[in-house]
Amino acid sequence: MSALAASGALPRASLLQFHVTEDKAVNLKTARSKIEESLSGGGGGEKPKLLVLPEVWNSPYATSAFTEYAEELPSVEKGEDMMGSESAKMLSEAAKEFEVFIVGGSVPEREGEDIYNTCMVFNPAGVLVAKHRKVHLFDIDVPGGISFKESDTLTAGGDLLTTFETGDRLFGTVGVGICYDIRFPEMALLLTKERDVSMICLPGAFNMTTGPAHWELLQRARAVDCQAYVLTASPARATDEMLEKVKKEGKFPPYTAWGHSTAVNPWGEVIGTCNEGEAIVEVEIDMRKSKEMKTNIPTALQKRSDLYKVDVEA
Ligand SMILES: NC(=O)CC(=O)C(=O)O
Repeated sequence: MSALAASGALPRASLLQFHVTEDKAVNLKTARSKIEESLSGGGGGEKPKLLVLPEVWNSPYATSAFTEYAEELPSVEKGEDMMGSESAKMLSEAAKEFEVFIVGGSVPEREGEDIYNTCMVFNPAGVLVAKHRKVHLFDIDVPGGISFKESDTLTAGGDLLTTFETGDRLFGTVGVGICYDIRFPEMALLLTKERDVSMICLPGAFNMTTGPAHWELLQRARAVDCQAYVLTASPARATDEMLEKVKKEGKFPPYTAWGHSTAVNPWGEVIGTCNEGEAIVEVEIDMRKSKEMKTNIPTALQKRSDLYKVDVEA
């Protein structure tokens, strides 16, 4: 029995929100130091057992940057070969050193001619246990608000359901999505139906148009739909000074992230959140709450599959 289980304490998870710059080396350093900071404890309490990093943390969030910053990433099947990826290496080493699950945000991934927006998950032994390529690309045009077209340089992932196991003493089965994926309830419902997830982690980077309107709403909606915890981590919003610098250099179009990394419980309550600046949001997770919801409000059993279906191709 682990010390955690013996103490009866609930496992904790942390959302890491930090600034992303145009300098990959700086981003790697920042991510590593935030991982360390989130585990430094201080209060003598239990350390988090799972960390979530933001969407696209090693590169500017700009379609024109993705190709330049992309790395070849390891595959779950090939095991420990990190393919020379600095980002994978840093995440794997940190997961092993601190004995923590790391949902590694996302980074641009190169495979042949294709670039994906990819989340890697490492277990406490530093082993890559899941890899999710953003399935729904962020192609939107909101007049007077925001236009963005990930498909200009990205290819959509083809594997809908990504999950990894943490065990019943921690967070059970955890699902993974990336940002825009959260807008597709069918994907979240299938994570529940096919994999019975207790938690879904979604690195994301909403913006100043959709963030205030939809970010928290979607997280609470998916948490209630799936009767599971929903955890998101965003980059910190660039300061005016940082935005000025990006504009002046003119290399990539600036993107203003909404921030507000958030955790929602299966009842739909926000249990941890922050504003737009750098932050570490630490929350307690009680996966029995997911089971309770599924028992007390058994929507999964009550679906009228004779009238409609949420289905996935084998
Ligand atoms: N950045 C995204 O993928 C999604 C987003 O900002 C939105 O859906 O809004």
